[in-house]
Amino acid sequence: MTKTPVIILGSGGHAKVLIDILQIQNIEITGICSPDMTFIQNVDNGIHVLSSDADIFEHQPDKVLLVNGLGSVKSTAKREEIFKMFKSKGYTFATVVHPSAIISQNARLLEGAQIMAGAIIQTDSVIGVNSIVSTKASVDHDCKIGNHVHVAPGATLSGGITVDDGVHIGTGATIIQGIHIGRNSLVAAGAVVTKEVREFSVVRGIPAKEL
Ligand SMILES: CC(=O)SCCNC(=O)CCNC(=O)[C@H](O)C(C)(C)COP(=O)(O)OP(=O)(O)OC[C@H]1O[C@@H](n2cnc3c(N)ncnc32)[C@H](O)[C@@H]1OP(=O)(O)O
Repeated sequence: MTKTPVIILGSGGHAKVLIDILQIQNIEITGICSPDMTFIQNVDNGIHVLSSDADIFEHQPDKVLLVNGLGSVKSTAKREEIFKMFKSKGYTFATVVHPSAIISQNARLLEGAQIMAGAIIQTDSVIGVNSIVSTKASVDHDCKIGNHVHVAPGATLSGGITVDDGVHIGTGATIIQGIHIGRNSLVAAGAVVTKEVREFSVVRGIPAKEL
């Protein structure tokens, strides 16, 4: 984990969880960007609040790292948009890993990946840029998780799964081995996926069926 100071984008529940991880690891938080002032009550005391993107641009891209604090419950599009905007301005996103996560030495976490408490990433798996593997979720061996993906709390991915960009895998969903999940699709909470998921589709239920 980096010792470079970070700025957190967003101040809702996901940002709070990230603050917790960063503080455990004594990472300096330069500020939290909360354009919507109504969210400020969610922010821990003592963290400097930046109220607009302009405040972030006062910090040189080589002096800070950004942490994407936007969560997602369905679409990951907003997280992707904010990531791409700041990348276009030359900023780099920190990869954040809770100390209780188990990450194989042969797994790869790409820029801005966020691995929450109790998550497990098995050998030869890749977690793409700006993707979240949330609390107690597991990604077994040889999985390829694309960019801007959210694997929500407790989801279980068996071995050899390919998840394309922009997918949301809902809380507690289970995916059997070798499945391909097409880009920008949504797997509903609790679904059990036994067949390929088409891009831009929504699947739910046991076994999961497309809506
Ligand atoms: C740390 C965190 O909190 S991260 C957040 C993680 N959260 C998630 O992963 C949530 C993922 N989202 C879901 O599973 C949602 O329920 C969705 C996206 C599948 C559906 O949401 P919406 O479009 O708002 O649907 P809505 O709640 O109106 O329900 C529509 C119908 O689908 C059913 N339904 C909703 N969710 C599910 C589900 N997961 N599985 C099966 N059926 C479902 C509802 O019962 C309802 O059925 P009805 O029409 O017969 O009454």
